[in-house]
Amino acid sequence: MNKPQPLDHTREQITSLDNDLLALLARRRELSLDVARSKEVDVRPIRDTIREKELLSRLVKQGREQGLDAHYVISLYQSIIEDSVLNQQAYLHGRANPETQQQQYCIAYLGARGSYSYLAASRYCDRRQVEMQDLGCQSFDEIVEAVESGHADYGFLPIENTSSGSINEVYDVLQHTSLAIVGETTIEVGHCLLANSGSSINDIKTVYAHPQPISQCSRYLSQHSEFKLEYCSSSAEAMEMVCNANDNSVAAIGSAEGGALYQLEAVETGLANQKVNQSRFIVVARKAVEVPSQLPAKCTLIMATGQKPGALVEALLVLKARNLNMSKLESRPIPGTPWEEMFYLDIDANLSSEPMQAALKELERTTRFIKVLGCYPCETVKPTQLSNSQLMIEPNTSKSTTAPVAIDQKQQRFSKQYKNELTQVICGQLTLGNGSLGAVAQVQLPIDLQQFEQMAKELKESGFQAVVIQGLSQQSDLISSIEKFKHALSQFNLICILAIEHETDLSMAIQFADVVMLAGNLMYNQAILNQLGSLLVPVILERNAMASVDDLLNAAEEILSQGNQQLILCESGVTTLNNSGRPSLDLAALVEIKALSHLPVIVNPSYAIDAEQLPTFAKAIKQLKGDGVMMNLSAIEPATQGDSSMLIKAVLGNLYH
Ligand SMILES: C=C(O[C@@H]1C=C(C(=O)O)C=C[C@H]1O)C(=O)O
Repeated sequence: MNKPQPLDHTREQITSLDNDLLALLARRRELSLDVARSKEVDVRPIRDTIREKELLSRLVKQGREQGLDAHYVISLYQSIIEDSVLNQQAYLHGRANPETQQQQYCIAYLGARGSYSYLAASRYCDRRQVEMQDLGCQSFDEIVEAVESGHADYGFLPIENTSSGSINEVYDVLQHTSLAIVGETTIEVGHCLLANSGSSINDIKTVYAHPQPISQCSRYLSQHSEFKLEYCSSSAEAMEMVCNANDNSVAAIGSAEGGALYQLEAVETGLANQKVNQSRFIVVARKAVEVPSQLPAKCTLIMATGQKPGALVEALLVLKARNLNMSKLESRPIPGTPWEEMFYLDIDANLSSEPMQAALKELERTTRFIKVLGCYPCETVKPTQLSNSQLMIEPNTSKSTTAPVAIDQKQQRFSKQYKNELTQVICGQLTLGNGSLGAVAQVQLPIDLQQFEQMAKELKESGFQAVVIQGLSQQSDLISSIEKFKHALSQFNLICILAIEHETDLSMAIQFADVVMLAGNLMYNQAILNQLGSLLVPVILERNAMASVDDLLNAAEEILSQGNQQLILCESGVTTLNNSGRPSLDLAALVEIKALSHLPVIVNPSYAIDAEQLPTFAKAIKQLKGDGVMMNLSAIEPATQGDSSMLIKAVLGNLYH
């Protein structure tokens, strides 16, 4: 083998190449701003996905000729294009709002230099080539107050995180402020354990952190029960504590970038439960902004509907009628009015567009309160993908290629066009659909008979009509146990539903259940769908956490086409960017399915929603025309410390009344 050239020499060459690459990237950025200038004159949309596809497929081809694989080239260019699109957006937005074109922005944010809010704010200013004057605050109220009083130009408020979900306090602050939302920005939140230089992970005894990072890193922290947790008002405060401690046994959770400002080093990285851990911030200012029509825009509004059944669904149908997409729906209690809530909606539309104006007028007539919090450029750049043929990748022929059932509404048995009246599934005391609501409890095996009997009694008294038994593979001596459980349920007139979570559960469920439930993880299993389609007992089909509404309806079609018309759909939450470990409850899907299909839909909020929020959601489910709820008792037990009866009463009370 030839002796390679000295390491230093090779590294020098790499360094020089990297310099060239950076200079080229900067040059590309400048050209992209030239493109934005011509788009401003021609009034063309910023995003041109056809151009992006052409560019990507050409680069993939050229890259391949030079030994670079397609995925590498695509992921590099997706980042480059994202940067280019966001820069163009920032440029045009600035041009449309000349009063925002300043040399310097004073920004109020949570914590101090180094906090995630600080990093988000600096990113925002960098993109606009504006100098940042930072005003660290102790609370969200203080941020809002700083902007309202004119001490700051903009306030940065974290609104949601992919691991820990929505930040309720921020929604509550928005209910009362006169400020407008003028922008959004999303940053990668890479949690690290930051310690003084010279510390190692084995030295750490005390960890300082803000409650949000603690909840986003719960899995890592549970593996380190030896750490004593100290709560701080911001990540920056946590870092400052460590920096001032002059002690090797203390650490803070924060970003490596932020830690560097305090001379802290990352002794451990990648602490977050979710691989992709991002936080979205909203930017608030005293004066609302205009979004040029070439930019993708988002409107955030808050509204309170009347207390009558179906009020929320009526409001959402106003959006549907105008083809307006709602990308987020949140509800928060209205202080002083128990069990009434304010809804927060993000709508993918420009406030000045005709459909949005018309929808607002109509909503003003039908709601008790409605206010636009702001219209701002949407900063999520969905990466352009290439199809297999564009990638020139041979399709994997060994994979089953069952084509999805084409959605031709009239031919689809699930659709309202196919069957005019709403389906009602009746099984003993349980009636679901066409105006009848039901409540189903989930019980997890293994469990002993006595405990099960006691639980069955309580469930009946609380108002449930059916029980799903889950974890069949967990119970020893299954056949005799199931017979006894079923007998116990029948004593209290409760319907026995058996959940199929593994293929091996199928025969047991078919043999013993009054109703069979197919867990979402098996929703794509054609063979099982076929078998359930030939049963004479009702079937509950749970949506897979990664499935679209079309996928769920296709699976439903598979069952119906085999003959079984006693089908109930179940929404238990989906995996989204906005959430982690926990799924997000997709109430928009409930509205969509109810609009498309005659089948009953029940909703299981227990995995996605905090226990104390369940009564509110029961009300929302009813308002959105859901046909019932399913509740996982073991998911709510810890939060209610064993006394879940009050909570169950509130949930079922809101469902039935
Ligand atoms: C630069 C342009 O604007 C956007 C950014 C692109 C890029 O960075 O290559 C490509 C297409 C557009 O979505 C353009 O239209 O050419």
